Amino acid sequence: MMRKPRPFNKHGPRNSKAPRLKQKKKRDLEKSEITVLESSKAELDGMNPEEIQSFNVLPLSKMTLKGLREAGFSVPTKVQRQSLVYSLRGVDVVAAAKTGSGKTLAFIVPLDGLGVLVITPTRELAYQIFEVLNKVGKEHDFSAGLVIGGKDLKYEWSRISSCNIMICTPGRLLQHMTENAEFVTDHVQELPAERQTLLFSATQTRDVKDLIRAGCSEPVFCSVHEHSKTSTPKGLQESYVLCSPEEKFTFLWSFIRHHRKRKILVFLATCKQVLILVFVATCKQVLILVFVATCKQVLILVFVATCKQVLILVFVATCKQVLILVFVATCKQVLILVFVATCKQVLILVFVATCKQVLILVFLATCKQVLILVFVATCKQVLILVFVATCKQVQYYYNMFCKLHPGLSVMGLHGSMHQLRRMAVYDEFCRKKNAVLIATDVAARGLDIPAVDWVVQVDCPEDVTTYIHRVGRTARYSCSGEAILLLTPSEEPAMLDCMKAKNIPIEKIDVDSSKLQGANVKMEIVLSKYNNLKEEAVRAFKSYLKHVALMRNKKVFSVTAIDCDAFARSLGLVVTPRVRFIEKQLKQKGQGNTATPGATTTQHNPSVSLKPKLTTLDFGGAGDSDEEEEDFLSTAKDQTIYLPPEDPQDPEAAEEPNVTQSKKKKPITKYAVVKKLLKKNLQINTRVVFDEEGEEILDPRKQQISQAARTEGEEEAGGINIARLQKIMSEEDKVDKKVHAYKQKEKNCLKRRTRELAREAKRARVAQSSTLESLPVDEQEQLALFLLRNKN
Ligand SMILES: Nc1ncnc2c1ncn2[C@@H]1O[C@H](COP(=O)(O)OP(=O)(O)OP(=O)(O)O)[C@@H](O)[C@H]1O
Repeated sequence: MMRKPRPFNKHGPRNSKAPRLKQKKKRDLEKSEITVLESSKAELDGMNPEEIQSFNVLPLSKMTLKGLREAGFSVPTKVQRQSLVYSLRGVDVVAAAKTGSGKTLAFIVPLDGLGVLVITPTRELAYQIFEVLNKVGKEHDFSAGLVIGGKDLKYEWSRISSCNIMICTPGRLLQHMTENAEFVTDHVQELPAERQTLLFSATQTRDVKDLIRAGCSEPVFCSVHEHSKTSTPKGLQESYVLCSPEEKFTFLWSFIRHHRKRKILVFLATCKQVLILVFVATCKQVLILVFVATCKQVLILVFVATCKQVLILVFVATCKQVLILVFVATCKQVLILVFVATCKQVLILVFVATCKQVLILVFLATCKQVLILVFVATCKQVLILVFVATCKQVQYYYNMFCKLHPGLSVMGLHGSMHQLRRMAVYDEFCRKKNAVLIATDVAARGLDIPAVDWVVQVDCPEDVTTYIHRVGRTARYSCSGEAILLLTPSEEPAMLDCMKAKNIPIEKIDVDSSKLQGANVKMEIVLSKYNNLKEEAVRAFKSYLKHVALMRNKKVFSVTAIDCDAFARSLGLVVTPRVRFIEKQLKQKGQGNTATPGATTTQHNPSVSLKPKLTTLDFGGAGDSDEEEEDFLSTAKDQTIYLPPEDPQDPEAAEEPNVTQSKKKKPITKYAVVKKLLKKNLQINTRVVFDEEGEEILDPRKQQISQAARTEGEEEAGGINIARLQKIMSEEDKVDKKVHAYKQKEKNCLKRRTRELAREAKRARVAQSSTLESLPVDEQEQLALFLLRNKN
């Protein structure tokens, strides 16, 4: 929550007249400014958006203009120009513009603070908008609130109603609307008749349903890049690689290893007449230059070389008198320079080299008299954003990479993380210059991390819209960037068709498989050491299969096209975890087939190994529960799993034994027994003890939870309240002490009773024996003492 604090002095709120007068003066000034702005809004009618070259020409308040200036925004972008001329007039606007084109500012600038509700799809995006609002609107007196899940709900309760601007995610807003009695919801549940709605997206449709949902009335459409040839930003280079699921981890590992920061400089110079050479070379792939120059008097060389991939320069120059060399080289991937120069008198060298990945320089110079060297070499660091399909994959990939040490700092971001951790990871990644962030689609929409160089989509996006948002995390505003998509052979044709239809310029690239570095052995070693990581691997495996099975577009996604065994191995698992929902599907399919006489009852796909195997392990406890699997199937009512049509002609299919019809008796598992009992609705008896008055005697051991803890459990968790937790802890402590005392008492009682019994038994034995001599000496002594004591 952002609230401007009320002015205080040491006696409480300030009450002197001076500040009030100052405030009145400020309000009067504001009123007069609003009147001027209202009248100048009419000028917007005849304004040509393309002619707006500065925010200053727009009817904006001095405070907004100051905020924009200080945040470094002076010239509005296309979407800002086109939408502001309408939104500042109070008209509803529906705008579509490519990712990174400045839509956030386009809807923040017109916010007047009377009562604004900003709804965004993800928490990170809400947080980012809140930050931009704080920056641009810092001169204003509005109060703004960030209302997102994962924060303390009760803390927000009383404060939320006093906010002028509320930036929220839909879930949290709904939670306040239903649970918060102090939240005045009239204007949210029933939107005021006089309102303005702005709808901004990178993938806007003119779908009437969308507009109705957003509550737009007669909106103005600003489709900024409607006539653009592509749907993705200009500076973005897009490519895809054909890669089966089992090769994905290896690809990602090799990709990250390849982008480690490597700068190798070997430099050696000693110091003792005219050739002028100006050399300009540009090359897209590989530029190899071997340069040998000898000169007696003056040798001047100006050398400019740019290359996209590999630039190798071997340079040998000898000169007797003056050797001047200006060298500028930029290369995206590998720059290797071997430089040998000898000169008797003056050697001046200005050397500037920038390289994104690997820069190797071996430099040897000898000069007898003057040697001046200006040397600047930078090897650009990279920020890589990796998208995978599920939270569990993020978790596993992140932890595994941390153990494998790829040479780059790795981070993970997904929706199941605690909100504070999510924000910390996001902030840290924004600050880093050389890192990898593995994320789910929570990072796909709206996030503005300006320096992202690569977007790697390890798992195919759900649809083209998601693809556009994901790749839009790079090449933002005026920057350039690259995006790579991994497509499995079964996903490739249909996905490419969808992309073509949406004007996505994507090129296929081949990967030299000999250069891929596998990490399987290392992974297996790590998994054998860390059991929890193995469980994570199983969860990642299952969650990916579930994800693929749940995808709507069955032309693109096919779970049966996945080689489960190979995929499990690629994650470092020695045995393939059992995936019950696929088996179930195959079983159902098999049973269905039996009804059709003559039909082939087997389901076989050569690349599929979904049948239960002897080597298959059931990680039920460690992985997702069966219930979860059933839930997932039942909730996905419209999302049935696609099984390829059977081919009765397939000879292999005919030979394959039908697993589902196998007569082998299933082993009875504990799970099956419990399931059976639950079906019968059997209840286990409970023992209740009553005292003489008929009151139930409660067993203190079963009352081990304090009242405070009980009510806490019943309350909805809305973040962590340290004070409340401390109170609960102290009460719990008291209960624990009581229970301990009770147990101790019982223990002592038992000991005493055992001793008494032993003594009685001894006495009985003495009575039976005729003489005391028949007893051992120590027992004789004890008995004598006992008799003496009783006698007294
Ligand atoms: N007028 C401007 N001048 C300079 N930079 C700007 C301007 N407007 C926006 N930017 C910068 O452009 C970048 C992208 O802006 P923004 O996040 O608003 O894009 P977007 O269109 O909302 O992207 P997405 O569709 O991904 O959400 C930001 O870093 C922002 O600071």
